[in-house]
Amino acid sequence: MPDSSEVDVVVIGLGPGGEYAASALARAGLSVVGVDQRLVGGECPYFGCIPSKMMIRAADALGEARRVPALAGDSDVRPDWTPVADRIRDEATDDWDDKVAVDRLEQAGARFVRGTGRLAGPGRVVVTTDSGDETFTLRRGVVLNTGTEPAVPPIDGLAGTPYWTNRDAVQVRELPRSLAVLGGGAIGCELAQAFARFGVEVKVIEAFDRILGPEEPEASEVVRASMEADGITFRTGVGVTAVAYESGFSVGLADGTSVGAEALLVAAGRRTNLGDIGLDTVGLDPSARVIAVNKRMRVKGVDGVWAIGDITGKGAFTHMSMYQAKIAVRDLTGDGKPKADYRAVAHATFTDPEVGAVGMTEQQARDAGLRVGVGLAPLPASSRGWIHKVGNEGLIKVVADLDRKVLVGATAVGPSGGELIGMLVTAVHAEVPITTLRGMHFAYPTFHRTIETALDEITER
Ligand SMILES: Cc1cc2nc3c(=O)[nH]c(=O)nc-3n(C[C@H](O)[C@H](O)[C@H](O)COP(=O)(O)OP(=O)(O)OC[C@H]3O[C@@H](n4cnc5c(N)ncnc54)[C@H](O)[C@@H]3O)c2cc1C
Ligand SMILES: NC(=O)c1ccc[n+]([C@@H]2O[C@H](COP(=O)([O-])OP(=O)(O)OC[C@H]3O[C@@H](n4cnc5c(N)ncnc54)[C@H](O)[C@@H]3O)[C@@H](O)[C@H]2O)c1
Repeated sequence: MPDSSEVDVVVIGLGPGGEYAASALARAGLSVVGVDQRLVGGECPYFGCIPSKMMIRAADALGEARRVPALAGDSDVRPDWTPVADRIRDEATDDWDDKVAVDRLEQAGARFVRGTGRLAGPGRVVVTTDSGDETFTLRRGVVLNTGTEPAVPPIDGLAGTPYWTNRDAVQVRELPRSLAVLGGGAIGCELAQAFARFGVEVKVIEAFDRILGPEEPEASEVVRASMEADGITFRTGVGVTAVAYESGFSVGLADGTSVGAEALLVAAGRRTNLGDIGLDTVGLDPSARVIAVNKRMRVKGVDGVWAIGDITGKGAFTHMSMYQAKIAVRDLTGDGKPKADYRAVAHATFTDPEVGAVGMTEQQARDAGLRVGVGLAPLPASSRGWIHKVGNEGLIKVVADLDRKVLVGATAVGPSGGELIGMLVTAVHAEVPITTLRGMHFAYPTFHRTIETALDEITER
């Protein structure tokens, strides 16, 4: 075997963006090596978005069935986790086997190496595999897409206990009677509600004073109320001091109380995989939590290195990883245009009600020094909300820059909130004047008609 192979590009880490980039670059005729130490496709298809949304789809069906008595007679709901566990195994993850993804990558013309990649100085990558190290010299460069691991806080007694992270939660076959969830962010809330709707007694512990901290406070409030209606209890604004495990978990809180449960899910944020990928060999800080990139996804301060996905700190979402991957591919094969634009980043949190959001929150707009206007409209007060009745919780909130007379952010909470946000993403992205938005037609009786009410309510604050 030669001392090193020369290739155009190595992609280290094949999350959603890395997988896309490796395939697209190979299809464009470049010689490409894609490297992953685990599964091709990364967190999203095997442990993240897809299995969690299959759980949520099933849980939502139960939630909706329980609403039948308020609208249409009787319903007798007897949850069974088996179809969910089977679906995740058979349809989503092939029992956590990535053969299909590896084949797809190779058919695109890339070479796949299962191993741990690291930078080894400018223009060089070393991959450690089961059969030894392989070195690549790069004609064009390297794309980093190493993503994240679940962050496990250094809580006294936690290490060594059989706690779950998201990676365990999506593989569960037998549900516990009770579950404590450490962290009321997107992962904690989505999974908490899914398990609760299957009959698990769920208790969420959140250090911040409200759940879904990055969302608008109004969104946190509506989602919390709905989750409480599912029987979930919350301890917010209180730190965790210790965890003990015997036949079950006991989570000690800073106010002297404790929470007991059969199982414990740690959903306390993510840690980026940057510490051991040789950043120092190209003059970058290996202790950095995120990697700084320019608008073409080139890593700042170094030639021939691109970075995409969660490690860039621009939003830990699959669609961000894919968006950035397309830019990196354009830069490696063309002129890199259009460049990255983060004014209208959108996301959806798949609780019931769903939270769709785009751009700035009210607080972020204020922090940016804008003259802020806010319009708020509750969904239940709309015709569609009133007709919908049970399960109609939600609201539309729009955040305006009153000087430029455009929206800079918006939140839609409600049935299909992640879909409702769509037209507001266009409004923020394209900077559509508020007068133009107010002059649109809004079909009656739809949920999106509440956007018109929110626009009419915009006042300075
Ligand atoms: C439970 C859960 C639910 C989620 N739901 C959603 C959702 O609904 N919508 C959404 O948009 N996002 C969601 N996310 C976030 C989403 O999964 C991530 O943003 C997405 O996977 C993009 O990550 P990434 O491209 O940065 O890489 P990742 O998906 O994290 O993949 C990184 C890959 O790099 C590999 N790797 C790391 N280091 C090395 C190395 N040195 N050498 C070789 N390989 C390496 C890893 O094995 C991994 O395969 C969810 C996440 C979780 C955990
Ligand atoms: N639908 C989606 O798009 C979706 C779904 C899930 C995850 N994600 C992505 O994954 C990322 C990670 O999600 P996450 O929920 O793990 O992280 P997060 O950072 O959003 O939430 C973690 C929460 O845990 C709390 N926390 C941290 N340490 C704690 C402690 N010791 N005790 C109690 N609470 C503690 C934090 O205050 C925070 O609210 C999200 O930011 C999001 O970008 C997206």
